[in-house]
This record gives sequence, C-alpha cells and structure tokens, in this order.
Amino acid sequence: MSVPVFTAKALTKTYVSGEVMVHALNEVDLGIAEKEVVVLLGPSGSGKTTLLNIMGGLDRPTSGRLFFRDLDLTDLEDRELTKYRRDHVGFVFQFYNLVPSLTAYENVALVTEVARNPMRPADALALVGLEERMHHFPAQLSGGEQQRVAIARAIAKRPAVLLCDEPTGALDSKTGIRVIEVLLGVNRQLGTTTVIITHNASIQEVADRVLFFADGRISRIQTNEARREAAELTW
Ligand SMILES: Nc1ncnc2c1ncn2[C@@H]1O[C@H](COP(=O)(O)OP(=O)(O)OP(=O)(O)O)[C@@H](O)[C@H]1O
Repeated sequence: MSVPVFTAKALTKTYVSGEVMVHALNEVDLGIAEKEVVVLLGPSGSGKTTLLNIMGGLDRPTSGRLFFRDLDLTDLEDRELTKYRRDHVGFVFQFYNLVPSLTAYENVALVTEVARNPMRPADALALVGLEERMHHFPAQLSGGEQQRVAIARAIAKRPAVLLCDEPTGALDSKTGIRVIEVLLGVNRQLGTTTVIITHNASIQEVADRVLFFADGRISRIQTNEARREAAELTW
C-alpha cells in the first residue's frame, strides 16, 4: 500500500483556560489514503475543526505526531509549516472570503500568480462550472457560485489535499448539493484527497470513509462500500 497522505499518532490538542483543561483532540490515531474522500461528523466541540486545522498547518498539536506523507509536520519550524501549507493544502470554509472588488477570475489569479505549478484561472473556474461567470464580481454571484469560486481558488495551485470546513453550511440544499458535486468532480479529475467537515449527515454518503467524532476522539469509522453521487443526495 502507498504511504498515506496523513498519518496521525496519538495526536492530542489540549487547551487550558483558567482551571479548566479541554481535550480538543485526545490521542487520535488515523491514516488517510491518497485520493480518499473523508467526511468528519460529530457534535459541536468534538474536535473536527481542531484536527482539520492541524492537518492544514494552521495549528499545532500539544503532543503526538502528524505526518503528511513522509514529512513530520510536528517537527517543522513555522516557516516550513507555511511552505507546506502553501504548496500542498487548499482550504474551503463556510464563508467564501472572496475579495469583493475583484472578479471571480481575479480572485483565482491572486493564488495562481504565486503558486509553483498552477492551473490557469480559467481552467480552475471551468472545473467548477463557472467558465461563463468568470468576469463577474462576487456580489453578482449566488452563494453557491461564490463557494465554487472559493473552491476554484483553493484547487488552482493543484494541492494534494483539500480541507473543507462546513462548505455547504451557508447554502440551501440545491446549491449545497451542487457544491458537493464540484468537490467530488475535483477529487475525481485531479485526485485531490478531500476532507469535509459537516453537520449534515446526508453528506456522509458521498465519502469513502466517515469519521465520527465524540469528545476529541474518533468514536467510529464507517467505510462506505460505494460512494453516492452528489445528485443522489437529498436534505
Ligand atoms: N482556541 C481555543 N481555545 C480554547 N478552547 C478551544 C479553542 N479552539 C477550540 N477549543 C475547544 O476545543 C474543543 C474542540 O473544538 P473544535 O472547534 O475542534 O470542535 P468542532 O467539532 O469543530 O465543533 P463545531 O462543529 O462546532 O465546529 C471545543 O471544546 C472548543 O471549545
């Protein structure tokens, strides 16, 4: 078997506020394979975002190890961690964080201008189905379209991993399903390993594996025999 994209060993993140200690992540062991689609489900405060942020190099664990392929992220200096993030990680958040004064094309070009081996902005926007809207400003696009621009921006540098924190959280079901469809299309066409945090249990059906979080631990892992297509989802 090839080296996993991520390997976590006893990964732990503890926050101390006053007398109270919160184990946001509590000795999590995990492997995520290349090209996998993984959905993280669990109640609020169970540690999903903490894990995603550590995988993305936005945060550091208190103890334990996290490898990206053969690279031990827990060993890296801040500068090296920033380079890891810039070279290998795309993020998609609930809110799109587009620059309002720039067109869709220009928002994506902001990233491709500084990336090492980027796609052309027009190709990234075509991949998310927005080739006809690329010269529109964010205010001229629907929420779902803005999220698709954010996805184009995240994948234009051809990251190995795409980390998505509630990507459909602000969308109605029809546009949310379209966004999931776009994420699956990117996974299929570019082979991007994709991790999706959601509170929407329906979305688990499109995953290869579903990780259920409770109290900073993975309480259960479900392997789906077959992935559903986004178009088959309802919520
Ligand atoms: N910067 C911080 N300082 C103190 N406690 C924190 C901090 N960040 C997270 N926590 C705590 O760590 C725990 C895990 O939080 P986390 O955001 O990972 O949960 P989550 O499963 O992503 O929740 P949600 O679904 O609401 O986003 C929570 O108890 C949270 O309050």
